[in-house]
Amino acid sequence: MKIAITGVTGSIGTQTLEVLEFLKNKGFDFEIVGVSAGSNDKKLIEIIKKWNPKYAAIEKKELSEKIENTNVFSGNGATLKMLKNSKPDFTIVATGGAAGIRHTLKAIEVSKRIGLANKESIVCGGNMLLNYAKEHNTEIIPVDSEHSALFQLKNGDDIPYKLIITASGGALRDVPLEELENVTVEDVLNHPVWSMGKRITIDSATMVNKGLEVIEAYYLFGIKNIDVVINRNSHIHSIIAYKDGVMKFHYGIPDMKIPIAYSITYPKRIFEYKLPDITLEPVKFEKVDYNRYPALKLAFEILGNQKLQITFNAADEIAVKLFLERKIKYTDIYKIVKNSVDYFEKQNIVLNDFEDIINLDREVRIYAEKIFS
Ligand SMILES: NC(=O)C1=CN([C@@H]2O[C@H](COP(=O)(O)OP(=O)(O)OC[C@H]3O[C@@H](n4cnc5c(N)ncnc54)[C@H](OP(=O)(O)O)[C@@H]3O)[C@@H](O)[C@H]2O)C=CC1
Ligand SMILES: CC(=O)[C@@H](O)[C@H](O)COP(=O)(O)O
Ligand SMILES: [Mn+2]
Repeated sequence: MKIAITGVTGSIGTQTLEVLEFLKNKGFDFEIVGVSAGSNDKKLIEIIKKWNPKYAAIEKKELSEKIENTNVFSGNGATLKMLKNSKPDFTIVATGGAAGIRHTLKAIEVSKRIGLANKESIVCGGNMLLNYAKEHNTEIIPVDSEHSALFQLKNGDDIPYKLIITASGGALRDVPLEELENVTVEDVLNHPVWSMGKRITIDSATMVNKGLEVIEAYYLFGIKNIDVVINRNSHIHSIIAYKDGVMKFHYGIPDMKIPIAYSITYPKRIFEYKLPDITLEPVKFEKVDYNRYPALKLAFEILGNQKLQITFNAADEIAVKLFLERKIKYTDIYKIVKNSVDYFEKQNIVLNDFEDIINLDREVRIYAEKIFS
């Protein structure tokens, strides 16, 4: 199997390499033909030296040293060139943010299967993107832990009545509401369960991530009857409920290597992991307090409206960037998202093709950047 990985230097990208290391020792036959990154050339060079891919790409800068035996593309669109040249059978799209949309589209064109971690592609692309995959006979296996769980729980003949997506509640889940406006970047990045990239970690605290995941589940599984509950230890990754009252839980130790591996080896399970001791880890759920997580309520309100989904994501990417730059408070993140959604709701925008999606994403970023300037 020829494998390509976008966003290889990030949290999902590096965990994918750990999974492949394990699968190689189990005799799984593959070759990494392509890798790409944004600007972390030091880490990319390390990865190229270890895995010798035929092609590599870095979007925002040149490599700081010459690499033998690997064709390296750099600059805007470098990942697209890497994917086109490496012709992978399987691509893990682990790019962060809406920048991953173009990568997913190219991966759909050149691969037989995609392990899709980049949830923004589905949130912004919606059915346009899923239909594009169908037209190219490209399989999309979700890597996002909740959607991997739902994918594994769902079997053809059973018609789910409701999808229940779980959430950890994020790093600020026990901070009194009145103290939220004074939390620091470090407080928000201190996730109680998962070790992830910065944006998704902040999105976990605001539950923008859960909002993105509700939208992702709606398109992936075609069901609007979705709920969210808090499972603090993130051992239940999602639930499918049926009309007869039966609920199927997906239980496992929270580690992204598991859904990553499953997307590569599906329908086989080759990856191995320690079995949880279920007598030690209770199964408990709590209702979501929408006063604490207004962004999740907003996501349910815009569910299915592709223009506002693109806006919700792009405004959040800008708000998170400004928060990380310490230019706004934590509580301003939701204000920027809400303001942008309210503004673009009034704009007459038609989404006919993927360029329209990318143009709207850009327009929202420009608008969102100015709200607190
Ligand atoms: N981390 C996790 O546990 C989970 C992540 N996901 C999803 O997976 C995706 C990746 O998340 P995560 O790994 O946490 O993110 P990280 O921030 O850790 O990594 C992002 C990766 O994307 C690359 N990148 C960023 N911008 C660009 C760009 N414009 N062009 C090309 N490459 C770019 C980065 O390169 P560089 O390092 O060079 O900047 C890096 O390799 C996201 O969509 C996230 O929602 C979903 C579920 C869980
Ligand atoms: C690991 C994963 O899939 C993340 O999307 C995770 O769900 C984030 O944590 P929250 O559940 O708190 O959003
Ligand atoms: Mn998730």
